[in-house]
Amino acid sequence: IQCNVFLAESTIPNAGLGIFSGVELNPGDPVGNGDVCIPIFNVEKHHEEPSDAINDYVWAGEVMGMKLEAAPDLIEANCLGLDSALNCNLALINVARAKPKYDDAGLHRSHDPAAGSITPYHNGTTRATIKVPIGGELFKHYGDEWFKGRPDLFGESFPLTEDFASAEEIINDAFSFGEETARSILEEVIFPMQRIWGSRVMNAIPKTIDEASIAFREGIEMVYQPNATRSINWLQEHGKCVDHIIPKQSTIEGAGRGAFAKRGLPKGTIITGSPLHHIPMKDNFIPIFRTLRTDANSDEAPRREIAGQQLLLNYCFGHSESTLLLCPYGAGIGYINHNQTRTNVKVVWPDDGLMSHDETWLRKQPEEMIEFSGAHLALDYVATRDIAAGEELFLDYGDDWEEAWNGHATNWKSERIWSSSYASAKRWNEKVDGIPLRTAEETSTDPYPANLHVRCHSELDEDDWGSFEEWPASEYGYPCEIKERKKDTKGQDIYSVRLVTEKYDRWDTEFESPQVLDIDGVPRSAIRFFDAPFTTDLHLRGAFRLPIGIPEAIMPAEWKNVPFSVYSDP
Ligand SMILES: C[S@@+](CC[C@H](N)C(=O)[O-])C[C@H]1O[C@@H](n2cnc3c(N)ncnc32)[C@H](O)[C@@H]1O
Repeated sequence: IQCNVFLAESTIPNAGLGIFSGVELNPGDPVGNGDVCIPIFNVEKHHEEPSDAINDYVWAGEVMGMKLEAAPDLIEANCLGLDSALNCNLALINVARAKPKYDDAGLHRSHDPAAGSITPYHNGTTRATIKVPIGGELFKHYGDEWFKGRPDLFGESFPLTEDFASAEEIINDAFSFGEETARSILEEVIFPMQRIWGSRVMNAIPKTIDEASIAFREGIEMVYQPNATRSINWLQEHGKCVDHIIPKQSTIEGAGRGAFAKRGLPKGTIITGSPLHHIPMKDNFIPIFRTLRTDANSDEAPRREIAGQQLLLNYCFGHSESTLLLCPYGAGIGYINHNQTRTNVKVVWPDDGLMSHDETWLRKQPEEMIEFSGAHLALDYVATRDIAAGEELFLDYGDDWEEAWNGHATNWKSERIWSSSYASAKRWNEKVDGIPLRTAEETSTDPYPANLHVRCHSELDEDDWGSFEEWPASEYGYPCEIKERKKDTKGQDIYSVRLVTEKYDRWDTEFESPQVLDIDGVPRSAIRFFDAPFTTDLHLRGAFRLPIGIPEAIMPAEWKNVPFSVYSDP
């Protein structure tokens, strides 16, 4: 079969598994078929915990479009598809972050019991940024901090992003004097310097004339490409195809999206393999807290209440007699729904030696796992019968899940009487597209729904009011109030707004304190509705939360550390 994506041993020594392209890629080409991202709330709290296996695998929520879900609280984005399986080789970054799209999959809180139980952040697609040959390992940028934070592995002389850029500049400068001169500069000056002075930049410079010439002609990345490329034969023999799943709207009414077979999968096919992040004590991770307002004059520390459970729970495996949660990551995995009568996939512990699966962990108590980060366990997803191309894939999440879901769907009530008129910002923006906006004065008697707020886009310094762009600085705009509506010379509505600046991400130092700006002539396209923080379906108090059941047949006795059902209290 033609497989576009493989999971196999990384070309970076001791880096575990990596992702390889089975086809040649050009800049902009997609890799895989898009995956879900899960917002993680109460980020600060998690980092207080002794270990957080997921911490190294998350993006800042604001760069994945989640900033306003719970602003000003910090959010992280756990993109548990292909994105999480990519390694980072700073010399050869060839794919970009897989930013998800926002879509509620047609679920509405007034009539869908699953509202708020699936992630609206989906179809995050990894894309090539440079040419990648067949068999090339794919690398995303983790940021230099990731390397600096591990001095024992990556010392003072480990080259970082800028060092490869500087190295390329040095090579280009040398070659700007002609090939002959470049050769003498390299052989007489740079290579000897490299041997005595192991700085970050020196270590980023190629070590031979041939390599330097490749860096000059094709870019410094290409020096590192051969060592980061495996043959297709090798990948077919030693790797796993992880390109069998296409996500689409589920055939189960109201279940959101589902996973579909990209091609015919004979019984016994390993559809995908997935490393597992472990959360040994789920109650340390899963509750979402809200700080209660306290009397401003009181010395008491602010109290917290549990406001909900992390959505991640629904995408992880758990067991009613264990505090352990296992959260899988890999292409398409997050999309597989439950169906007991149409089950065609089962999970098993891998035994082909490929996955980083440590059998001894099946005999560890959850308490013993606390001190470890990284993924030490893995699952294989196996076809239990012949599956035709285009069929939806289903797991059996277990009897507990089936019972809990049926109970939820029967007893579930729409959250509030008014929820039938609820519209998310996405729906509302579609609805009011092209309709003149009300001014603040008009909304005092004819208000917009309370779950929405208006934001105006601006680059501020560039005077570019055209549209919202997909980057934190301009993707979210700034809160604004519409003061006046006028017509421009072409008869189009334009607005006078009062905009209040705010920090646009957690590292922003420009807008520590808000600035108020009055701006005229703002076009309609620069004004948009956003969901007010804590109002989307993900925050519904009654939203369904339950992990996928670890099948009894593979559940180790050692993991059963609670004598009673931890899920008995919905
Ligand atoms: C791992 S996710 C599966 C992908 C999910 N459907 C999505 O759109 O992202 C598990 C969640 O999907 C929904 N789900 C899965 N199977 C379902 C079913 N048979 N009926 C209703 N909802 C289901 C539930 O919200 C469940 O907690």
